[in-house]
Amino acid sequence: MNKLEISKSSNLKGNVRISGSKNAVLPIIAATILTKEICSIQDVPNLTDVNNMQDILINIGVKVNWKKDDKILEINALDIESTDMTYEDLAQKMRASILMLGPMLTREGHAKISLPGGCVIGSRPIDLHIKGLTALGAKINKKYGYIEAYADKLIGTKIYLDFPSVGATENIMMAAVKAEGKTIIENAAIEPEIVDLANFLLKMGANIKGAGTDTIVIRGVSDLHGVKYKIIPDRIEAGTFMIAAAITGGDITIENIILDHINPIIAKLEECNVKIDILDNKIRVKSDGEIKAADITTLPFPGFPTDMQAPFTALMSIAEGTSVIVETIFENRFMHVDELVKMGADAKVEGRSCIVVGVDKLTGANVSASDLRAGIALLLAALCAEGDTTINNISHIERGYEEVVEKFVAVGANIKKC
Ligand SMILES: CC(=O)N[C@H]1[C@@H](OP(=O)(O)OP(=O)(O)OC[C@H]2O[C@@H](n3ccc(=O)[nH]c3=O)[C@H](O)[C@@H]2O)O[C@H](CO)[C@@H](O)[C@@H]1O
Ligand SMILES: C=C(OP(=O)(O)O)C(=O)O
Repeated sequence: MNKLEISKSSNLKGNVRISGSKNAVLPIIAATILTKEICSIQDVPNLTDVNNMQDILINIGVKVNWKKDDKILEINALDIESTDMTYEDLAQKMRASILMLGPMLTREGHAKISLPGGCVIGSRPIDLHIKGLTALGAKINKKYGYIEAYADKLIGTKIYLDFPSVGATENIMMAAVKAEGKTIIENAAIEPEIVDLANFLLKMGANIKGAGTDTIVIRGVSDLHGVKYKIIPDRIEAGTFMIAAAITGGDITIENIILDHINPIIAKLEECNVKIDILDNKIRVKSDGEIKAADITTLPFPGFPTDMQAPFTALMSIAEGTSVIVETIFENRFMHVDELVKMGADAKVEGRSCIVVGVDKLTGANVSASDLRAGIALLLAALCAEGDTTINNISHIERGYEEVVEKFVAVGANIKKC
């Protein structure tokens, strides 16, 4: 059961509720080990990445109770039995495993973790994580495919990030919350998931100012306590359903969104002739199927998100005109393009750019998901392609989309897992 079969599905219609954000929940799960008290996280999406993160916690002796029907994850990190997180299979499956490093170092003064995997979209070094934690006083060795970090004591300092890395900002924040004195992160990432992590830590009793700006100031506190916290909605899943409406000439109302988080996607889709009505905490996305080509350049927030680049490329493949897609965040994030070409797209990658000449129609083919967003881009393309498409390796998609088949079926897609 690692394939999807999809046949042409015009005019998707109906309502879809967006799940809690994958990229927000993963660092927050890591942060729960900063307290010995129980944390209850709400609106937790049922994803393989969350499952893998749960397994990491269970392996180190943390008690986890995931009430999937209620979307609640209760974590009790009263006891940590091991600081060794070198299970290659888990770390290889997801990038976010590296986010255990900062909190484990804070909690136990030692952490050993396999080098992280995740989507194959570039080399994805972790030098900025290491630089930040080292500046706080950790001694870090990288060998035999794992990282080992020690710190008798973490001491606040000023850390300038050469690039506003989301993961490095999160790891440093989680290491600084109980460090002695003041930590300043300059050129910090400002993504909504950073703000969500900061809000979670603030509720636990941390002292953090400036999250959501490029300078975050953290004053170490001696103790953090258990909290109940609700995860923000997944802005990338929301963007995906916006494109589903656009690419099928459909009319989908997308519920549970935070408008500020999806503004860059709204602005771009409006440029492409997609009609968007903004309601309270929902939007209605309509298209008559006449999509105009537009260029995008992926950038850190509030620029166009790199995680929406592949889905947007799928949309551009049936747009009227030519679009230039520039990927500035990850150097190898065009693996979906060859697969879209198999489906009849006219697209060519040149370095960090992809030139897409819109075609009248795509045709179904046997294709393969190389990573999470490449996979969902193929799903979107398959919805508007003539005939039938089979997508292989859909475990990538399941890392980041909750109940993907059920949600698409609910708005009228002809899609099944097999
Ligand atoms: C689990 C999670 O939240 N994943 C998201 C997170 O990934 P992730 O946190 O891995 O992304 P980063 O923001 O760290 O990476 C951005 C860029 O910085 C580079 N870099 C990063 C760290 C480092 O130490 N050195 C370095 O050079 C990366 O190779 C990449 O080119 O943000 C990305 C950018 O919005 C998203 O695409 C991912 O969906
Ligand atoms: C790249 C992504 O995930 P990860 O960082 O977990 O590989 C993504 O969500 O698109």
